[in-house]
Amino acid sequence: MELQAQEGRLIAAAGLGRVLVATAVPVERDAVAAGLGALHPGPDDTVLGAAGRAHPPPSSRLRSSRGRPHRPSGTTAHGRTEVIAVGVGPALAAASTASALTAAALRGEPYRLVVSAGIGGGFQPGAPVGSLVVADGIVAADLGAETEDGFVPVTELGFGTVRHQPPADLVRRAADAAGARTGAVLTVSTVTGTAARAAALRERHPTALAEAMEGFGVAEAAAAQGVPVLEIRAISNPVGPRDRAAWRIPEALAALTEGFGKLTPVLESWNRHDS
Ligand SMILES: O=C(O)c1cccc(C(=O)CC[C@H]2O[C@@H](n3cnc4c(=O)[nH]cnc43)[C@H](O)[C@@H]2O)c1
Repeated sequence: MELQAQEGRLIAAAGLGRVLVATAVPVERDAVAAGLGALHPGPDDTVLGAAGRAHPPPSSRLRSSRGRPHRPSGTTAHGRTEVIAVGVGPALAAASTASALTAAALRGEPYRLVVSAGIGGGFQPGAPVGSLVVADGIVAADLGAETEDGFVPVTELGFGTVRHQPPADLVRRAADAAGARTGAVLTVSTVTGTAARAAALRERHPTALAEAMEGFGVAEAAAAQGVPVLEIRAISNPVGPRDRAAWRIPEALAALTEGFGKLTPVLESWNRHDS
């Protein structure tokens, strides 16, 4: 086992390790996998567990009955990239991503990059429906306290962090490859449903282009294991007054597929020591 782990560390150090893409739900996972499949057709395009699970098994089941660490159900593998659905919301996304990273490290096949991906709301006019956004900052936008004077982030209360920074060179290369815009992507536990909240978020985060519900959780799990993180969102709806009928989910999923077809060579060839 130690030899396997050592080999894994050497592979990761050489920039040859694997990439983990974490989506919230199976339809997003499948949209990403379709983009990867176009790139890596053939026998590598494997479903490694029972498809359709919204999240990996709990960490108590990181090992299979034969004692070997296993991949989460529903993981799909294409070349050196694997895609899993980690569940909706930052807490489940963090827990599921942490389990997947730990299981991979125990197998001696650590991931060297984690990507949070899926659909998201776009702040207008910067991120129109159907466009792609690559996060240059992954920000926990509602982690803090409401006070008489407004929202106070948890960092100002003396705790934790509210922002993760993807590697700048990777952000630029990924955005160039996919034709994406770059800006902050906010992670929220409550989908914005009013113009007032959209305006408040914009005021607190002037560079924000998108909001979604998992990026910060995925980033916390990656940071805990020293793995770089990226977030990519395909815009399905404007951030603002709630109008579920106006969500263009199929268009956003198609943009996700097309985007991953173009940017995966960048993800797979990027080496953190290049920057
Ligand atoms: O319609 C609803 O009330 C509703 C409430 C919670 C979640 C949903 C989803 O369909 C979320 C799926 C997934 O999509 C991301 N997403 C998409 N648009 C937004 C948005 O405007 N704000 C935040 N998240 C968004 C999110 O990452 C979810 O995982 C529907």
